[in-house]
Amino acid sequence: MREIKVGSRDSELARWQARWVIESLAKAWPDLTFRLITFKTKGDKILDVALARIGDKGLFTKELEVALMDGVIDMAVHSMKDMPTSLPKGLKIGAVGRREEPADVLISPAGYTLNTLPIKARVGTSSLRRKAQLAHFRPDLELVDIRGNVPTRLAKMEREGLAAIVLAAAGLKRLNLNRIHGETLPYSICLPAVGQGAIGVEIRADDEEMARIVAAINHAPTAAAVYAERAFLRSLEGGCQVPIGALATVEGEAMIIQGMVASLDGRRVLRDFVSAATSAPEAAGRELARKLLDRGAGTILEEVKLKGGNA
Ligand SMILES: NCc1[nH]cc(CCC(=O)O)c1CC(=O)O
Repeated sequence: MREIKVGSRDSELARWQARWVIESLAKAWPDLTFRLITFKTKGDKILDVALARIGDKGLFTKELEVALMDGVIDMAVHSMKDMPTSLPKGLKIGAVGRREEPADVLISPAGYTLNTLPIKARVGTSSLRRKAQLAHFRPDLELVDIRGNVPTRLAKMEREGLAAIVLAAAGLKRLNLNRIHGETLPYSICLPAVGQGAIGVEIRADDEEMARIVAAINHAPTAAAVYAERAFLRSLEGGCQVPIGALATVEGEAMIIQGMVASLDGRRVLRDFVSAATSAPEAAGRELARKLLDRGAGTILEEVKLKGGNA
């Protein structure tokens, strides 16, 4: 029997996500067999440099995409938030799984919340989006870079005596770490990254068989939300390392997308929203980008580019 090869990064979280895809597909297609193949991506190898400084598109996806194009694997499982907004020619997103909670969580060993963190407390995050939104709310905080996968960051927090770090709720839940005390940051303070909490399956654009197979795990409302968010980010074109956040929520035919563009220091935070039909997600994302650009988002993003996004 033919074996379908599923590619994934080899972090614990990535493997969990790939296993979830494989188990879900195996349930839907009991006659098929799947094999997991893991890859180390550039983003996994360069661990001592802040992501914003590497500034490379597809840092966590490229090796998988090459394997997909070469036929070494038949599908690649990604965190949608790590996927560049434009895919290489010949590849496409075949399915987006049901979204896990998209929020960010402030983890603090001493049980602090964003409100109760001591003045000038050191908080770890390498994400420009998280830094800007935290600094907007708490300009006194000392925001320090922290890289590595989720368990590594938790260990670094303890070792380096950080008062807190910020992580995606989805990652903690999937790694079964949600017993760790944390404060879910409200969307009014911290909008998540585009695609956060959603798992995507990338396939070859001409592979109709895989398209049919992976369709079994596609969650249409999540896919619409993620497509809207990605269109928003694509229109603003920053790539993944810019202080941009977005969250679309879908209820039947109705969609709301909120978006945010911030300066690196968090002094300026522009937010807006668009309500639209679920059937036209990309138009909604583009319209939201247009609204923010009309209010000066372009100037903010130009500044981010000039500063090399290394704050
Ligand atoms: N940047 C790494 C990354 N990519 C996806 C997740 C979490 C899972 C998800 O958003 O689907 C994480 C960890 C984090 O940001 O805390």
